Amino acid sequence: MIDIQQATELVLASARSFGTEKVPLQECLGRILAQDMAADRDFPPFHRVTMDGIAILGEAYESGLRTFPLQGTQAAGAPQLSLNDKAGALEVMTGAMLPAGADTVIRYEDVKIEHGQATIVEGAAVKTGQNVHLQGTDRRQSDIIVKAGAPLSPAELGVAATVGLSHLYVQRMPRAVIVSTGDELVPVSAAPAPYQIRTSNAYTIQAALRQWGAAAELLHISDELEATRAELKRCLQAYDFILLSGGVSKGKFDYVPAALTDLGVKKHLHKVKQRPGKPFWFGELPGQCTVFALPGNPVSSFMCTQRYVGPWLRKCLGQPAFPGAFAMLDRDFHFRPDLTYFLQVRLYSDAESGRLMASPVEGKGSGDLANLADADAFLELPRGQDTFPKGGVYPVYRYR
Ligand SMILES: Nc1nc2c(c(=O)[nH]1)N[C@H]1C(S)=C(S)[C@@H](COP(=O)(O)OP(=O)(O)OC[C@H]3O[C@@H](n4cnc5c(N)ncnc54)[C@H](O)[C@@H]3O)O[C@H]1N2
Ligand code: MOO
Ligand SMILES: [Mg+2]
Repeated sequence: MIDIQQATELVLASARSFGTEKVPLQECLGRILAQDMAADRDFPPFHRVTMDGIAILGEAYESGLRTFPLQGTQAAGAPQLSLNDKAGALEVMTGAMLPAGADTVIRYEDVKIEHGQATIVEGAAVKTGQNVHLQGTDRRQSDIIVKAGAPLSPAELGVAATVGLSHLYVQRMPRAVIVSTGDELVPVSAAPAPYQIRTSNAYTIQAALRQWGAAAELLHISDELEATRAELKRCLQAYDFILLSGGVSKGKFDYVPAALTDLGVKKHLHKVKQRPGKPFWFGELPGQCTVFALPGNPVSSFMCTQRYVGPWLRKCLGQPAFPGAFAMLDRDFHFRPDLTYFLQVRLYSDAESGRLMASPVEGKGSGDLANLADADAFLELPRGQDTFPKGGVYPVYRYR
């Protein structure tokens, strides 16, 4: 049996790019940019007035002038006016072009306007150049503002809009199918017989993928070798990756590894020194399809999704597989077996230190899916020790 470091290496080694696609701006949130975004003009594109008021020539004020005849109004969205009289002023609005011949803006609060003249009020401080956002001072035309590889947040989408990009090239998401297995499972809308349960893993895993921006279809396969083989054969052709849940352990009807092997899927690993999720199986049909066969217990399949599928997907998209999130245990914890333990925790930030703290919410084992709703994350406690003292800092995988 291999440890989680070896398992991680094997999983990440099969990460590959799925190309790029052009997507409307409004659908790009959370996607990974696959092009550079350059400034099509200077930022700002003209000397921009930043206060409603009057525009003058600073020199006139410096020479002692305090009253300026008003010669017109420069609105935002109107072509540039000129201040022809060096001793005059134009009214100007925030967002307007600074009139040619003016260099200084005085806010309405600092002037009194009467009979077509603006007089600067006693005590108002005026500095030449004030209240003007000079052309090109933020960025210059053709500067790269956002580089390829950036995850798209609201900030980058605003930049795309301002440089006129209505569509963006982003990394294509791999096509995924989530396959649940097991004759005990019935659809969500069904009333289960006493010996049945409703399928839940498919929805948990689908939602986790959605949090990472990937859509997935759902499929159910019964516990029969022939059916498992036939359905998986089709999936291997139709999807970039398959997430199976269940059927990977030692049961008489756990057909998943055998069916995958029959179909030529190369096994990279089966069983990892971890709890939960020990029977995790991973392989690929090289260059064609990656297969995560996750243990059926709900906490196991969800934990493996967080710890292996998420990092693999991020690496496929050119992102760091592990974003480097850590949390601090807020009490002593003990775990004896020589396995990496993924402890369910509730997270909070300590108001004094600002640290992210983790409070254990253990639950009743890997079948206890209700406990997932009480926790926020898994804390990765390493093998090779059985006491984890309060104050220890460990990697954390959070799903909320
Ligand atoms: N003899 C042994 N038995 C088991 C071992 C072992 O090492 N030796 N490992 C145990 C561990 S650990 C796990 S985890 C499970 C993994 O089992 P499988 O991957 O074969 O999954 P199933 O047998 O199909 O189901 C296990 C459990 O999970 C429930 N399940 C499955 N799919 C879903 C779903 N879509 N939604 C909700 N619940 C699901 C299923 O009903 C079972 O209760 O094996 C142990 N056994
Ligand atoms: O992987 Mo199993 O999760 O320990 O029940
Ligand atoms: Mg089983």
